[in-house]
Amino acid sequence: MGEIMEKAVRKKKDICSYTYEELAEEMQAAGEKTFRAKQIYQWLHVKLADSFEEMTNLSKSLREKLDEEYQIAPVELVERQISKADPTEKFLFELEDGNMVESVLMKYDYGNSVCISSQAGCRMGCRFCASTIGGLIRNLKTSEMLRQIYRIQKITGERVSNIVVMGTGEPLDNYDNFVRFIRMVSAPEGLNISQRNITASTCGIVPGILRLAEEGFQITLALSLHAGTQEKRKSLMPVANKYELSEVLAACDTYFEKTGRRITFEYSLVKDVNDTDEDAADLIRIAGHRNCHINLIPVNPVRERSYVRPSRQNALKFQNKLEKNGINVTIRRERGSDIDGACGQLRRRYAAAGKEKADEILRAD
Ligand SMILES: C[S@@+](CC[C@H](N)C(=O)[O-])C[C@H]1O[C@@H](n2cnc3c(N)ncnc32)[C@H](O)[C@@H]1O
Ligand code: SF4
Repeated sequence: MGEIMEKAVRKKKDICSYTYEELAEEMQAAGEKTFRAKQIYQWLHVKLADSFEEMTNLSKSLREKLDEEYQIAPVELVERQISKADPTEKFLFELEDGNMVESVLMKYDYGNSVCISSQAGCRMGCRFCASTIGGLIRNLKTSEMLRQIYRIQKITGERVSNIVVMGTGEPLDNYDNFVRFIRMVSAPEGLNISQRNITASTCGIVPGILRLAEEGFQITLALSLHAGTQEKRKSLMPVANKYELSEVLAACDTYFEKTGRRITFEYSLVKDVNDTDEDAADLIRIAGHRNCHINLIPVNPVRERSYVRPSRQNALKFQNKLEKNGINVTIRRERGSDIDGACGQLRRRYAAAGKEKADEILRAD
């Protein structure tokens, strides 16, 4: 094979997924001075460079060498929707292979929070979730998780202080890349986001929760509970066929014991499915004696599914029942209702219709 062909075929290394120590080793192996690794890491993870060209304190020849060897994972903006209802923005990004992922920026009094995706698609099959309709396409690389935040900071000029891993995908089904992401985004030489300001949500993969409990993190774990009995949970979430509710709750208890971090239970309220008095009683049995917080999320309608949210009045009634039993509970405030749709919907539209058609649909909306 000729040299030109070889270059074209050779896959470039994913430089944004390297920790600072790994990058330092790479640079040392390439015969570069140690401080170069520091400079490059800063460009990538603090100054949020999108190209080596921008790294103006490196020599032109080093920049060219880096460009030949490495790639800064492409996370290209395809669509930005700005809510008129509240300070929320939704972003659709295209990855190197044409896959699309969604991220959301929510501005609060206490700071800016970004919700990121951890996979392209999801294989968990929860009945009310748009993210799983096309199945799992692939895991996101650590760089692709990080760069959703970096791109949003750069596009909006806003500093991000909080992260929720609650977009498309199951983070514990992409364990290694997810854990690396947590380490890197909270590292002092990177964005340095406090782990206490990071929440990761899981559908309840027991071995993943137990492993995460041993990582020494201070992140909040949110469990997508959605039902107070094993039977009902199974009807909403196929993952419950694999892990019994009692096992999942025991794993959450272990997470709390090891980390001291109170668990959040997420409960998507679906009219006539899990919002009855009996459902509230089941939930009280689980949460009444635990140090936890319950987040009630009136279900977002998904085009392909027929689930309906309860009326505001019924949601409040459900909340009151829990509160009367001393449970710490909130109804999640809806953000970006005019742009949002259910999580994964925007990406679905593009996947189903192709870019041009999706543009039409969005305009028509
Ligand atoms: C999209 S998931 C991603 C994180 C993880 N895979 C999980 O299930 O927890 C984040 C949260 O959104 C919830 N969710 C998914 N589809 C929803 C919908 N249509 N309406 C309300 N919440 C939904 C999930 O149940 C979960 O609690
Ligand atoms: S709710 Fe979470 S685990 Fe379930 S299908 Fe959606 S993204 Fe996957």
